[in-house]
Amino acid sequence: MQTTPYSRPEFDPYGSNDVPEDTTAHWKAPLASSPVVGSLQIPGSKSLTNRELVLAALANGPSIIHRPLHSRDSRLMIEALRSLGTTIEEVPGEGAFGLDWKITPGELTGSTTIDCGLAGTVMRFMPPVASLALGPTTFDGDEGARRRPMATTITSLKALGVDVADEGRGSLPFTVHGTGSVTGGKLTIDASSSSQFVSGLLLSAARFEQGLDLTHSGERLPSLPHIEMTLEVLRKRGVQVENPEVGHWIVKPGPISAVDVQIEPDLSNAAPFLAAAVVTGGTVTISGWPEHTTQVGDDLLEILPLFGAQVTREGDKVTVSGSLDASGKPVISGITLDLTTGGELAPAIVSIAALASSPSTITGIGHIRHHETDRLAALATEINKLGGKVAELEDGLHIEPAQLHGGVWHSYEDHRMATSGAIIGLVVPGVEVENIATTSKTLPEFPELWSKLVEPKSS
Ligand SMILES: O=C(O)C1=C[C@@H](OP(=O)(O)O)[C@@H](O)[C@H](O)C1
Ligand SMILES: C=C(OP(=O)(O)O)C(=O)O
Repeated sequence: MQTTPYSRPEFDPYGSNDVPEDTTAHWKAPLASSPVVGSLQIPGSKSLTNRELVLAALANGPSIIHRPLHSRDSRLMIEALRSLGTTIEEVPGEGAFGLDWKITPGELTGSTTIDCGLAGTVMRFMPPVASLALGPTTFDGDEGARRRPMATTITSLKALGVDVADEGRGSLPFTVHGTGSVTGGKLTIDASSSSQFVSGLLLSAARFEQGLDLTHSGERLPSLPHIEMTLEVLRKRGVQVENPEVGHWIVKPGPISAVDVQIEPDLSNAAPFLAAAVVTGGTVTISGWPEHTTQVGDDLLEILPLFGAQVTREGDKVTVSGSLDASGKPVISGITLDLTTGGELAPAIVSIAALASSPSTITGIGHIRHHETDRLAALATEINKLGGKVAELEDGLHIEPAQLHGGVWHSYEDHRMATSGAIIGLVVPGVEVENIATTSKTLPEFPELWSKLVEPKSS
């Protein structure tokens, strides 16, 4: 097989939020002059790509990741693993969205610094890997990353006997003093503020001398499907994992097999495109939708009908059609939804709800205050600035119908805030999204894919 070294392009569209001036200028959200009708493919899943990168680096031989996500978050994960001693090369691929990757595990050396950017998967998955390295690894990230909770990762590693220097902050920056091995064993943690604390430990646990017997003890456990995803990718690589009851996981020590994997499309990133059908009364088809998946984006197929949309499936094609009234106007009903399992979907769901003709209440998402930004505050602020009526609840949002008007929509360095502004801008004239380039976190192609779908004739 031909391989080319993994190289940085001259201008790295995935590398940073510090993008050139013209790409951070406000982006005039395309207004749909008629119902949006189209079909598209979505690039690879962030959550699967970054899990598979970690596991491939910890595996017992080289392997290939087919159709990975090429974005800022996956680039940060690649750089993190490379700096610890993993070789990652680009190889020709069949995906519509770029090259595949060949990962060759190497001895994990520390004495490095890892830039987590704003990627939860990098900041929560990599410290346990760094604990297995021989030498210190310092973790830091964007300003916004320093506000994201890290205390559970830090205290977990300390409880497992790893020396972590965080000066009592419980957040980035901190240094993991790896000694080349982790004993492992029994551990109880509070993962109420992110499922990623659990996934991060489970991903490395087979390499701990005694494996890991992990229990969650806390008021809630969000994003369970993401933990299911972690269990599934571990099992596919021959790791023995048990989940005897909710909130209890056991990973046996042993090798992580080197297997070639293919990444599914990112179903959470499908949300804004499917929302385009719902809010304009159009029809959008996404191909490549997996038959079986642990991705919580699959729940969109049950959630969108609550707004009045129709969902059909034919083979790997999923089609969502919005409803129109007799005069051809989109009809959107408000919804009541507990979104504990799928907080990642909240920004798109709330944007649809803001355009509905009856009230909505979305709960179970208090923890999304700790995502890229405080998403409850950001969504309420931005929708209300456009004339909306959104009230923050302790663990969610209540949205009353309102006539929205145009204005600047702030993104808060949050990819899903940016795409939420685009959804509203489809039917509200004059919405301008600040920093659309922040979509590069998980979907650098967003503006292009969106224009192709919404303005097919002009693009
Ligand atoms: O493990 C993962 O890949 C993720 C888990 C979830 O995090 P939280 O549990 O913090 O919501 C999700 O929201 C995030 O986008 C990705
Ligand atoms: C919460 C998210 O990201 P992260 O992986 O950085 O936590 C997200 O993508 O919605």
